[in-house]
Amino acid sequence: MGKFRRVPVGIVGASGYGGVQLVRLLMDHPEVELVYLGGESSIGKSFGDLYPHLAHAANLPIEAVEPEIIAHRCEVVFLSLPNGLACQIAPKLLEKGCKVLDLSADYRFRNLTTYTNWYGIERSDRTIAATAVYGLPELYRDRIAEAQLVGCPGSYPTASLLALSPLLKQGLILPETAIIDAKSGTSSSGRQPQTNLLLAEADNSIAAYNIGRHRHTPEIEQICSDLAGHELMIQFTPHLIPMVRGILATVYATMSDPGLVRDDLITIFSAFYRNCPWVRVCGSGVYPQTKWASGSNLCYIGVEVDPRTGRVIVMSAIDNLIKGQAGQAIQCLNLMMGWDETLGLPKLGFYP
Ligand SMILES: NC(=O)C1=CN([C@@H]2O[C@H](COP(=O)(O)OP(=O)(O)OC[C@H]3O[C@@H](n4cnc5c(N)ncnc54)[C@H](OP(=O)(O)O)[C@@H]3O)[C@@H](O)[C@H]2O)C=CC1
Ligand SMILES: CC(=O)N[C@@H](CCC(=O)OP(=O)(O)O)C(=O)O
Repeated sequence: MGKFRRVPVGIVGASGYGGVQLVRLLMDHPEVELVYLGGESSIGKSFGDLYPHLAHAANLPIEAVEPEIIAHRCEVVFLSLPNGLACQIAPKLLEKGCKVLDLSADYRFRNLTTYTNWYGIERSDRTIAATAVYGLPELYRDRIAEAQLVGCPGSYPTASLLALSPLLKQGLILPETAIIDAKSGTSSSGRQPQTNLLLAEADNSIAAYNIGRHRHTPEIEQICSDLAGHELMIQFTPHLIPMVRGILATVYATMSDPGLVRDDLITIFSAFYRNCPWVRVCGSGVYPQTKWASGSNLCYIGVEVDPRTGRVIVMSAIDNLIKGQAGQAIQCLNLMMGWDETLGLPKLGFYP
């Protein structure tokens, strides 16, 4: 019998928040071996210099990003980079036969003109981009399993789409009435210093930002339009709140059948997600908290109906760095490799 062989995996952007989550999770994944970590300003440092608490487990050096060399060493590559870089690197990795999972927005869009309009980045990789699959396993499991290139969703879109999908797919709401009111902790902005993320600015305060112009709007609209069967515009308002991890998306919409009650909808949501190990639909009257999901790959969904207004209210709580980013990418990797969807992923949150 041949020696058991783990799949060699690399992370480009290992020094950032997405990178450190990937390292933590992949070190415990039974089927992979981390063989390459890449970055830019941290080239030459060891991972343990950057994250001393993980030095005992993962102390590879941060190396330069040279696609030829990465592809020679890795079968699978995670790209956890600022927008506009994956689209320069992924084509070279794919050409050499790697499977690529991109955590940025570069491969989330079917229409690259939409991407360019919202991100201000021109693209020359249209043929490759057309092969990318949107990495939300709860909706596109079969396509992800066949993909070489996956564009993993953003954290706000993940929370929002898991709340909205059953409603749109089953025609339970008037789609144009949907409003997403979402709150995020500061880690969703990454590890680069920013004034608005200083403790003195962000603590003890909460505010909305980028109303009507947040770059996740077209990403959410693309998938919602697919689910509704026609082009949709969605109202999306993000808020920055003084916590480190977590996103709570609260979705409001007018029901198409005002006679539906809370338990009807909970039954429908539970059936919709019955084969989804990473979605937990809460019982009657239970509203999820971000703290429940912290550290796990789970999305908790709570459903309520306001009979006075005829609206359904769905709350969706995730850890932005796990189900909203690194965990979701590993969930996609498991599907691409034909492994169990739950392999190597944390099932229980930290709490409290
Ligand atoms: N944070 C979140 O909650 C989520 C983030 N995302 C997306 O994931 C991606 C990564 O985000 P996040 O980890 O938070 O970001 P960070 O800012 O924390 O990390 C960015 C990483 O990119 C590397 N990098 C930057 N420029 C280059 C370059 N020219 N060449 C090579 N490496 C480079 C940095 O390396 P170095 O430090 O060595 O310079 C660093 O490792 C982004 O596209 C983000 O939009 C998606 C979902 C959720
Ligand atoms: C607080 C804050 O600034 N958050 C980020 C969230 C970005 C994110 O999580 O998603 P992607 O990086 O996948 O686009 C923002 O609103 O742009």
